[in-house]
Amino acid sequence: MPTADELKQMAALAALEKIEGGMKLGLGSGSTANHFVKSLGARVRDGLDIIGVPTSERTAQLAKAEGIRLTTLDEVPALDLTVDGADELDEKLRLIKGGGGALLREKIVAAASRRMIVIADDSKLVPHLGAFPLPIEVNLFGLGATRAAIEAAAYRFGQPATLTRRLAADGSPFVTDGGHAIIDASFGLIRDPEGLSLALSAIPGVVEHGLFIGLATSAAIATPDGVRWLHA
Ligand SMILES: O=C[C@H](O)[C@H](O)[C@H](O)COP(=O)(O)O
Repeated sequence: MPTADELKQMAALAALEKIEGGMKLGLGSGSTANHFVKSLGARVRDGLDIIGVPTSERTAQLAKAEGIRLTTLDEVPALDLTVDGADELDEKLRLIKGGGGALLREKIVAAASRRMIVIADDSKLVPHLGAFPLPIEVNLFGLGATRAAIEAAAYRFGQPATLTRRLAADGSPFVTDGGHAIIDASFGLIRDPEGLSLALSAIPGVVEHGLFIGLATSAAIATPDGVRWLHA
């Protein structure tokens, strides 16, 4: 029986097969995306010519160490493909992301990409999103008011939520690469991800949230029996 980490590696290798020379790639964040970046680095050292835009400072560091040429969306505003992990996904390729706090850059990079492949072990594929608390990136200015507005919006939406400000491993408040806070919102199973996405995006102070809808074009889901592909 493969371990969860071996499954992540399998998904990463399946996505790697889709990479062609000359591609402009979005490089995701998290443990599954790290497998992809490391395997991509090995291909680059063998001569594959690609360029990448990292979705976090940690991925930038890893990609540099792997010898992957990096650029920015200012220099290259349109990408061919982003490969990234997810905290949850459903069969319609709606995602929850941001468990590692990288959701803002991940969403900007995915939106700038023609295609997005999600790589995940099969524990991430769920019938309904929401068992994983939804990360919401919030500006530090007015944090208390924004938090209250999220609570009120969730209540109006018919999905009251328990909100928790994310802490770093040392117990201090977690701060994203963009200098913002993360509020993790437990809604229970999310009945209408599209509606909730719009309601959260309308709140001043919410910088971005972890519902990724209409962005993923396919997913490589690693199971003990092999990789299963889903397509939008
Ligand atoms: O902010 C983090 C990202 O959205 C990750 O892609 C997501 O949390 C999945 O991470 P992992 O592959 O480590 O489960």
